[in-house]
Amino acid sequence: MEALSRACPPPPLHTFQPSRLTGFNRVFAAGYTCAILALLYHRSLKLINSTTLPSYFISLSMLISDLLLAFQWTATQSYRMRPIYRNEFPDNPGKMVKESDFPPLDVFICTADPYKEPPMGVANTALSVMAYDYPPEKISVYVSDDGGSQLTLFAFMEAAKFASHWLPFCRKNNLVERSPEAYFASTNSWSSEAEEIKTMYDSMKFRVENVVERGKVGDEYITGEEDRKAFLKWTHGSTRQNHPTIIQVLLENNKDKDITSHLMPTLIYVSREKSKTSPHHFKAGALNVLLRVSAAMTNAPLILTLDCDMHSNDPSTPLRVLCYLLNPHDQSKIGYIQFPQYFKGINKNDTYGCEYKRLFQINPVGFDGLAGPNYFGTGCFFRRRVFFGGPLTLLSSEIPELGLSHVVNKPIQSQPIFELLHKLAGCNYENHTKWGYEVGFRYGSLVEDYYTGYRLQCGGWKSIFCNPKRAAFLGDAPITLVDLLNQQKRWAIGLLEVVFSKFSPLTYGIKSMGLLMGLAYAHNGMRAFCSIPITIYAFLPQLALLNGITIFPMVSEPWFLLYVFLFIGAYGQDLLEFILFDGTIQRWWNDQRIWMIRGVTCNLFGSVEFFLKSFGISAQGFNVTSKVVDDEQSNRYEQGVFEFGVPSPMFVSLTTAAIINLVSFVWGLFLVAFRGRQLEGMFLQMFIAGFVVVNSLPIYEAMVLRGDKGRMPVRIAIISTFLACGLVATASIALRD
Ligand SMILES: O=c1ccn([C@@H]2O[C@H](COP(=O)(O)OP(=O)(O)O[C@H]3O[C@H](CO)[C@@H](O)[C@H](O)[C@H]3O)[C@@H](O)[C@H]2O)c(=O)[nH]1
Ligand SMILES: [Mn+2]
Repeated sequence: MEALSRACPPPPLHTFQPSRLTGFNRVFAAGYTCAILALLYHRSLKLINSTTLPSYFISLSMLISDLLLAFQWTATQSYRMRPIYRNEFPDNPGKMVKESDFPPLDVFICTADPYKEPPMGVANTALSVMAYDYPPEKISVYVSDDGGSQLTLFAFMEAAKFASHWLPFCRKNNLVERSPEAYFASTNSWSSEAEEIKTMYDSMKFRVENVVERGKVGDEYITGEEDRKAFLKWTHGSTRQNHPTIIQVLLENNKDKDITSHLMPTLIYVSREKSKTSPHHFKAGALNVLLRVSAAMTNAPLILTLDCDMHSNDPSTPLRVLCYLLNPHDQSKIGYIQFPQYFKGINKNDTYGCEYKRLFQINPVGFDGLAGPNYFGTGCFFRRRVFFGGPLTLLSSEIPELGLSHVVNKPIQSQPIFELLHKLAGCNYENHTKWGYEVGFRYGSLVEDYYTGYRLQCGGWKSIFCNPKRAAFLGDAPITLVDLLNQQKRWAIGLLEVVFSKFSPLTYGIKSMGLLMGLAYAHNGMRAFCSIPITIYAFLPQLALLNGITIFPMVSEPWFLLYVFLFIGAYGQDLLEFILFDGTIQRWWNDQRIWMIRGVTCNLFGSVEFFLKSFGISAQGFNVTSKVVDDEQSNRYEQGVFEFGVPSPMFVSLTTAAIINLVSFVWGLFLVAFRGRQLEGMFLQMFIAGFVVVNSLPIYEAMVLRGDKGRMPVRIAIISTFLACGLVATASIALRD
């Protein structure tokens, strides 16, 4: 036996190689650290030597800013210490294990609002995973509808019927695009068979969109008696926040067959019970209901979580996962496999930096060489086991049906299962249990994904970042500025909730996972704090310039070179990484601009809201990002034009900063040209103001040159102008010696 295995080693499943930049990164980090220390020394000297109150205030603000930036920079280094790239061999699991022995897979898809998340899109996501190159009878798709909407259920009834044609069609033609919408958009030369399927798809889409538009499912659309009964579960008093559990089995894998008599995946619609008096914990709550409901119905050892807009873009994805988790019951510590979030429909230069290249592509590669990436909320395959304690400590489940070894042997449509499911999806089930705290997806943060992944890793689980050439999933990114800022504000609040909890990455994180992992999580969690230095840098040097106060060294001083090195070093390394990850210079430019924009908008507002919330003054919920846009907006987006349009308070601080920078830059030029002032001492302040002005060109344009609906609302422009005047006046009093 031994001789045999020596003669024929098992085929490789995966490999990895360290990044070639590692050595450079480490040397550069050492050099840059010295420069930062020198800067802090210089700033402290200034502070100690300041003689007047205004100069003391300025020096202190600059020191605080630079300390925060230095912290963020230091924390980022953890990603650069050991980045690795992985490679999988998806053909090999099938050579080692029979298909019939592949582990079953439960897929969880969350949706929350039929108007912001069109049901047709959700159905496409489900169809794309049902059509995976994986034994269909091993796949079960659970759709969680937090919108509790008949419209979504209707879309899924239609999708279930369409699936019986779509799945064999994909298989027969070996399609790569298995979301029907993506497939029909990607080609226009069809066989007659494809033509037929397209007609079927279009008519389904018409019915679903028509129903959504009318806001109700008309009688003429309800075909079977079963379906009619399902809609009767919506009683008169049902609202989104208050309704009973509705669970509808739309396809059942050992019963339903497609038109070629193949088995089909299971498809189940779940709308958990909601009541105004019990907290529902947003998406984490929804996922925990799916964890329990699926345990009672199929209990697959592998789980894939998907947002409603993230369709599969590669049918071989589960096979890649098997390269790491061929036997999900084994003792390894690998808890989850995270795929990057890639987005469809981002414009050429990614105006709003929605690609999040650093967050979803660059940093995870760095995490991966340590203990693995954090969880991104979607495109992640988990071992069910991770939700029930650390690798060495299995927590017992409160009822046997939720146990990992529980084998489902009753038909899933039977009465006892039905009763159990209603109990498991009920809004009081979690009272006095460990759900959300030690079991399942974790509660307590608006970014349940970051927090859950973090707690799992603190508990000892490792993870893998899997980034194949062809994106495994494609999702929607926000394509208007205000949508992006609102999304990021939610993230900022959610991250701060973790940073200021007793599980803070800086304390608990470092203790449980070591310095580098703790810092990596802290970097991610504390990025809203960049709003402090960014806001200070956006106003203070400019107001000082207007008052003739210099706060940086002169060009001829040696300290000047230090500032130049720090700026070019950080920006240069950032640009290099961005380009190495297939970025373009224009995209990088937009990305650095949005970093500054976020600093004076969502991260600033998010931090303030977080502190208000901590004092119990206000509380924000999970505001779902819209996945629909009107044609005009999307036209402007395609052309790379900034979309303001709505009077968001976040635009006020942004516009005020843009105005102040312009005024101070022009004032500086004026001083040099007409008052004979030396540029030497003002150079760095002029540079910063000029840099912001160049970045703000779209804002000025939106204020004065544009007439379309996406321009800066006049009200915002006026308020900002007044504010800017107020600031200049205050500064001229406060900064006077
Ligand atoms: O009460 C809720 C709120 C949201 N969702 C779902 O959560 C998903 C993400 O919501 P979205 O509005 O798209 O948020 P994004 O900010 O775009 O999502 C990112 O950030 C979220 C955390 O803030 C993570 O949950 C997501 O996975 C991650 O992609 C969607 O499928 C929603 O349907 C629910 O199921 N219930
Ligand atoms: Mn989203």
